[in-house]
Amino acid sequence: MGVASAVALICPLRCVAACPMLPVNFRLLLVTDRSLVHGRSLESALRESVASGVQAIQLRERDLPTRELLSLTQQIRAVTQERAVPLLINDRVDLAVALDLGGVHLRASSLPVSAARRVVGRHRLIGVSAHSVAEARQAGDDGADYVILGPIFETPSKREFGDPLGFAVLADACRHSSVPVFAIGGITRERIESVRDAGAFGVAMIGGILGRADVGNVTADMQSAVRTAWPSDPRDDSHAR
Ligand SMILES: Cc1ncc(COP(=O)(O)OP(=O)(O)O)c(N)n1
Ligand SMILES: Cc1nc(C(=O)O)sc1CCOP(=O)(O)O
Ligand SMILES: [Mg+2]
Repeated sequence: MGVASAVALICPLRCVAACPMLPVNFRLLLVTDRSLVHGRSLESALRESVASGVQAIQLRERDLPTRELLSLTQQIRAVTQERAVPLLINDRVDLAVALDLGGVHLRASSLPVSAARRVVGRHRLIGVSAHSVAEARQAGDDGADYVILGPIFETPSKREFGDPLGFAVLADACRHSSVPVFAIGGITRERIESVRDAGAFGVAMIGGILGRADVGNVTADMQSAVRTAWPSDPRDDSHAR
């Protein structure tokens, strides 16, 4: 069997022989915060979001002890598996492997990309949080698959970090990054086209979906706005590896 055929077995998408990695195949990434979900479980809210077309989920429940996080992740994985929605977990490289998740999202205090890669392998995604052009660029150089840059707009949980980055920094980061850049922080439906215009590959959000009572409807609405802003298949994007 030739190298290209062997690689095709690993990656059924459009990778060439030198690139046996999964491409980033989503543009709308829902990041979780169960404290925002009122009157029901996170699992039920995510079930609704998945049914309404959310493209990927990053589980970010940083206050949970390991056993509780394990159990919650198993529940959420059952939901995402039904629709083959990629599930990533914030920081926990160990749980990404133990539960065979789609990937891990690294914070500033997480393992560096190179160490995380040795653990999760090439068939799981590694995302990195970046808060400047330099960090976004570095993450790609280090071998991350995508970057989440923020906060682009004002958002309550990040006030302590000062002024949001804004469009100019987002555009600069997108120009200099070798990997897809997702905009985070204060993303709303109305802001999606403007971050697309700045060069973002996609958007990541918490409150825009989970802060709403009608999680299903708002997911469908965001999904439609994202598809309008980026009509192309993310796997065809030159950034998508
Ligand atoms: C300047 C700056 N530093 C840190 C953060 C937040 O860190 P991050 O690693 O992104 O972690 P979470 O966003 O998951 O809390 C920031 N926004 N800005
Ligand atoms: C988790 C997170 N990280 C950010 C960063 O800048 O790194 S901003 C953010 C919060 C995003 O929430 P919302 O969509 O409700 O504004
Ligand atoms: Mg962050």
